[in-house]
Amino acid sequence: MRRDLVVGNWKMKINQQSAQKLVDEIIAGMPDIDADLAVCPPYLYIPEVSQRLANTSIGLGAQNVATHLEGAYTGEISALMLKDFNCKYAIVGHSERRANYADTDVTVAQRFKQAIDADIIPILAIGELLEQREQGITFDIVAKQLNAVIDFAGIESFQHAVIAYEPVWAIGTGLTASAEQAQEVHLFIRQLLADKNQQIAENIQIIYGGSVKPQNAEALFAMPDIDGALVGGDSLNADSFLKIYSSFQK
Ligand SMILES: O=C(CO)COP(=O)(O)O
Repeated sequence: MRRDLVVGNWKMKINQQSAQKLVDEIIAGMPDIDADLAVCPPYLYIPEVSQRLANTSIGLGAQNVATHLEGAYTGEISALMLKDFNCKYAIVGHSERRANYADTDVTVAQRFKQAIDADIIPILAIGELLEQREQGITFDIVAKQLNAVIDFAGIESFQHAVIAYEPVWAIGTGLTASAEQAQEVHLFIRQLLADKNQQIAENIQIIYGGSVKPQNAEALFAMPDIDGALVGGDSLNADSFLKIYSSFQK
């Protein structure tokens, strides 16, 4: 049976002091629930958050990872560097990186593979733009983004991966996909994987992201193919974040 997972993506919305406070509040308020919890601070705060999370069950993740292992890549952070600080996860392919930093299906696949090779679980973010949903091509977009990674890294690598379905129009907008809208895409993703490997499809955690809040988490998590959430805004408040985490009913 799949474990549920809630991940906080702090984006570039925090400073050193608020990061310390937030992680301490999350640790102190963490309820005893049989599900996974993780936070993804900005790179600079990873060493400190890593120390604070030692001896807790809360996982640590990065918001991105370099396309290459080492070399002349000014400003980049490799998967092995993340491993040095006990990162369990790395988000790859977030729509903000696709839109603002020229991430493509190719570079996202490279990042995914770098994480896998370093024994870090990539959280592969995929999702359609509003106009693509309106054109009725949501499934095509999601399939294209996912297949690019499968073709590059191999279906077996998804044994140690998480997929985050994040419809771009729902990110930071207050618009959430309805639980039914999200479920429909999650099921599509699982079926696409099942066509290649049934067992991987059954075991992989597929989480939803886009304006997840304590008010909508329960309905989302009640869906059979939604295994948790990738939370932006509401992950910056320990109380809201832990309320979302406490919403698993399955
Ligand atoms: O992008 C997201 C998580 O990666 C979602 O952000 P919001 O929860 O702020 O919509």
